[in-house]
Amino acid sequence: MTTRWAVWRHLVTLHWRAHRRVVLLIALLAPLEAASFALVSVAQRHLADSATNGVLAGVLAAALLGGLGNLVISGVLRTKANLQADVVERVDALVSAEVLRTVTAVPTIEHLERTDYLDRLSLLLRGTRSLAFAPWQLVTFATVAVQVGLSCWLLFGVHPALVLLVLFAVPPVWAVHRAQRPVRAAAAATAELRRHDARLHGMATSHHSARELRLAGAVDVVAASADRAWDAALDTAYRARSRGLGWKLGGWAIHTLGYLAALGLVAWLVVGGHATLGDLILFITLAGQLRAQLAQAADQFDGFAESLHCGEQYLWLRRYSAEHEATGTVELPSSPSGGIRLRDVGFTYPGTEEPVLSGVTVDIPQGSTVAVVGDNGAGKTTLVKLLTGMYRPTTGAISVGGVDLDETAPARWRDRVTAAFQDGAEFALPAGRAIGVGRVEHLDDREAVERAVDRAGAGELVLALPRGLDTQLGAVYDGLELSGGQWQQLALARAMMRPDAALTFLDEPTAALDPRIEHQLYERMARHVGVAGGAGTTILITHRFSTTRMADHILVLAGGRVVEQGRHRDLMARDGVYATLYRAQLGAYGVTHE
Ligand SMILES: Nc1ncnc2c1ncn2[C@@H]1O[C@H](COP(=O)(O)OP(=O)(O)OP(=O)(O)O)[C@@H](O)[C@H]1O
Repeated sequence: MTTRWAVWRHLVTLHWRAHRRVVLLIALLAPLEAASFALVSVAQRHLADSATNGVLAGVLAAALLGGLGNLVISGVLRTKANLQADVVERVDALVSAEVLRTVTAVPTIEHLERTDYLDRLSLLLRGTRSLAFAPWQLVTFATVAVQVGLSCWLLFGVHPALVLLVLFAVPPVWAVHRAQRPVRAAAAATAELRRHDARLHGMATSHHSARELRLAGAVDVVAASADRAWDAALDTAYRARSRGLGWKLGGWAIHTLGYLAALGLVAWLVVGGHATLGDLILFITLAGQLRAQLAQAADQFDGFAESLHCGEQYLWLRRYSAEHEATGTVELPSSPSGGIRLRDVGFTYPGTEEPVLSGVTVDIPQGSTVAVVGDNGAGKTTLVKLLTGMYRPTTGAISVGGVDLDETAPARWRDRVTAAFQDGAEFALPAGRAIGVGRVEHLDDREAVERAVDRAGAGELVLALPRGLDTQLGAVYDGLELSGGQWQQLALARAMMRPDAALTFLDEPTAALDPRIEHQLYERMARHVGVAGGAGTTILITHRFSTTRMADHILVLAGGRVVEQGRHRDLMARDGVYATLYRAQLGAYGVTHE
C-alpha cells in the first residue's frame, strides 16, 4: 500500500512539475463547482416556493441565483476540462519518458525477451494516459464527496431519512469496481495476443519483411493471422465487459429502488403539509444531481481501477529495474593485461529450458585476435552477448583483467567495448551521426568520424553519398536508402569510433561486403586493432574460413560447447572438426590446399 501511495505521490509531483499554476487553478475550481451545484438546487426551491406564495422579488432573486450557478457550473466544467487535457498530456509524456528510462536502466537486455516483462510493459504503455489522469480522478472523488455532503445537508433539512438516499449510491459505485475485475483479467490475458497482432502488423508494413511477404504471397496469411489474434483478444474483452455489465445494471437497479422510495416519502410529506412544493423540487434536483455525480464518480472509479492496475505494472517495472540495477562497484584495471577469462560459462535464454552454451572455459590474452567459428545456432552470437555484458551467464563467470564482470558496473565494461553486429542497427540519421553515435561524446566530431570511416574502409561509400557525411539516410525519413552491404560498412565505421577499445567484437561484419572491400578491411584492421600486436583484443565471428587463418586463437563451437581451440595450424594438424569444416569450405570454392 505504501508503495502504491508512493506512485500517487510521484504522479502528483509530476503534475506539479508539468504545470503548477494550472494544477492550483483546477484545485481551486473544484470547490466552486461543488458549491454551485448546491446553489442551483437551493435557488430552484426558492423559485418554486416564491412562485407558490406569489412573491415576485423572491422569484427574481432565485432565478438570478440559479442562472448564476448554472453559468459558473458550465464555465468551471469547460475550463477544467480544457486545462486538465493539457496538463494530462504533459504528464503522459513525462510518464512515458520515465517508463523508457526504467526499461533502459536495466543494464542487460534479457528482460526484453521475457514474456511476463513485455506483457506488463505493453499494458503500461497502453495505459500511461490513464495513469497520468489518476490524480484528477482523486480530485473528482473529492469534489463529488463535497457535493454529496452538501446534498445530504439539504436533504436532511427536508427529512432526515432522505440522507439514506446516499447509501443507495454505494451499490452502483461498488458494482463498477467489481465489473472491472474480469475486464482487467481479460486485459492481462490478451496482452500477448495484442503484442502478436502488433508484431504481425509491423511485419506487413515494415519494408524489410513486407517485400518477402509480398514475394511469397503471404500478406493475406499474415493479415488473417493478425485478424485472428485481434478477434480472439476482442472476444475475450467483450465477454469480460458483458460480465461486468451485469454487475453495473444490478447496482443501478438497487439505486433506482432507493430513489423511488425517497420520492414517495417526499411526495407523502408534501401531501401531508410537512414539506413544500419547493422541497419536492429541491429533492428532485438534488437526486438528479446526485445520480449524475455518482455516475461520474462511478465512471472515474472505473478509470481509477484501470489506473491502479497500470500503477501496479509501473511499480513492478520499477522494482524489476531496481532489483536488476548494476550493483558492481569494482573498478576495472586501466589496462586489463590479464585478458578475458571465461570459467565454465553456461547460458539458457529466459523462458527456455535447454542451455545454448555450457561449460565454456576459455582464456583470451589481451591484444589477441580470436576467431569464433561453428555451425548455425552453435552459440557464437550468444557468446558475444555474454561478453558485452548484455546478458549475464546463467552459470560460471567471466572476468576481465582479474575482475569478475558481475562485480563491476556494466557501463564501465561497455565503455571499453565496441562491436559491429551482423544485423546492425540502420540508423535513419545523417550519415556522419549514424557513425558518430558509436561514441556519443564524438557524435558531431567530424575528424573522429572521418578517421572511423577510414579505419572501416568506408571512404568510397561516403564519397559516393550525395552530401557526404551530411546525407540523410533512411527512406522512411525521406533520406537515402542504402544496400545491406553499405549499411554494414557504416556499422563497421560506427564500431571503429572506439579505436582504443579493450575489446572489439565483429559478428560476421563482412557477410554482406564484396570480397574487395572485405580484403581492404582486414588489411586495415590488421594495422589498427588487435591483430598484429595492437593493445586491444578482437573477437571475430565468422563463417568465412579464409579470415580465420590470421587469428591468434580459434574457438570452435558446436552445440553450445567449445569442442576445439588453438591456432589454425594446430587445428589443421589435429584434423578434427575445424579441419573438416575448413576443407569443406575451401573445397566448395574449388581450392584444394590449406
Ligand atoms: N533470444 C533467444 N531466445 C531463445 N533462444 C535463442 C535466442 N537467440 C538465440 N537462441 C538460440 O540459441 C542458440 C544459439 O544461437 P546463436 O545466435 O548464438 O547462434 P550462432 O552460432 O550465432 O548462429 P549463426 O551462425 O546462425 O548466427 C540457437 O539454437 C538459437 O535458437
